[in-house]
Amino acid sequence: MSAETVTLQHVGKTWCPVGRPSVEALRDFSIDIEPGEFIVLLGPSGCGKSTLLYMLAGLEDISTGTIREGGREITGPSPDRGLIFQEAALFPWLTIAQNVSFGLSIQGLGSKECEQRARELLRSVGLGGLMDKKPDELSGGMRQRAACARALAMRPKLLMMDEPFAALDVQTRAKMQDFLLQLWQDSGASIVLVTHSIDEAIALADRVVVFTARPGTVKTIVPIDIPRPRASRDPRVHELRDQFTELLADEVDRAFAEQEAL
Ligand SMILES: Nc1ncnc2c1ncn2[C@@H]1O[C@H](COP(=O)(O)OP(=O)(O)OP(=O)(O)O)[C@@H](O)[C@H]1O
Repeated sequence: MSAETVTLQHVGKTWCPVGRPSVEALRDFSIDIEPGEFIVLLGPSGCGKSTLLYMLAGLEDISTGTIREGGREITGPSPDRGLIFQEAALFPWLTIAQNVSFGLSIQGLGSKECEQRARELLRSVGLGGLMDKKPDELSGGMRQRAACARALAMRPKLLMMDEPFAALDVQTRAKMQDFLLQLWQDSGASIVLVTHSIDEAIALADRVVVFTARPGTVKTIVPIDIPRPRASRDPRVHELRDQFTELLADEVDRAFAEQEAL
């Protein structure tokens, strides 16, 4: 299944929690995500990055604007769109093979086919020898790989990842980034990944979308056309690091000032 263009036009979101003041999280957010593109969302805390992912996933209504995938409006969740969180959301009482095959069985695949596809995927993420372990028997990095396998089992056209490696140590994080790039290249899916790490954004992205402070909108979009793997000592990487640090500094100050005023 090949990825399709996802078009966000003038998207806005205001949260209206019962009994509490409403919060405008996003305003007038527009971007085209091209098929097979790797987009990274970078911005200060609270600027609406996770909110945007939930709406792309079809898990939350948008307040204004439209989101379309291949021309069709997104109005709810779909197996074409997978979401991975910071902590791998696996069922603790199932083995990782059962976790991966669970989603497939809901889609109506026979149990033999589910099991076979789950095992193939787990082998492809380097967990071939651990299929019958429960999630709490695995390390954080292994759990995240299992979560990737579970999301990929559905063959999504768009994979969304909300700070997927934030809880991992630096070395495991670097390995997971390499692993993700390989999976992305093999799958042909588009990826939208949220991170607070400038280095992670530079290592992974085709384009980095820098958000303003809340209400979040596109401050700027920076294409990165350095071939991967991108060495941290590459002068172009240094330049980008300085550019992103500068772009974010004002927005982080604004976000802090606003939070203090609350
Ligand atoms: N379910 C909700 N109900 C009410 N307000 C919400 C809800 N979810 C998020 N918000 C508010 O929307 C704003 C944006 O939140 P969001 O989590 O999308 O930001 P973020 O950029 O992902 O933040 P962080 O980088 O800290 O994870 C925040 O002010 C937050 O308090």
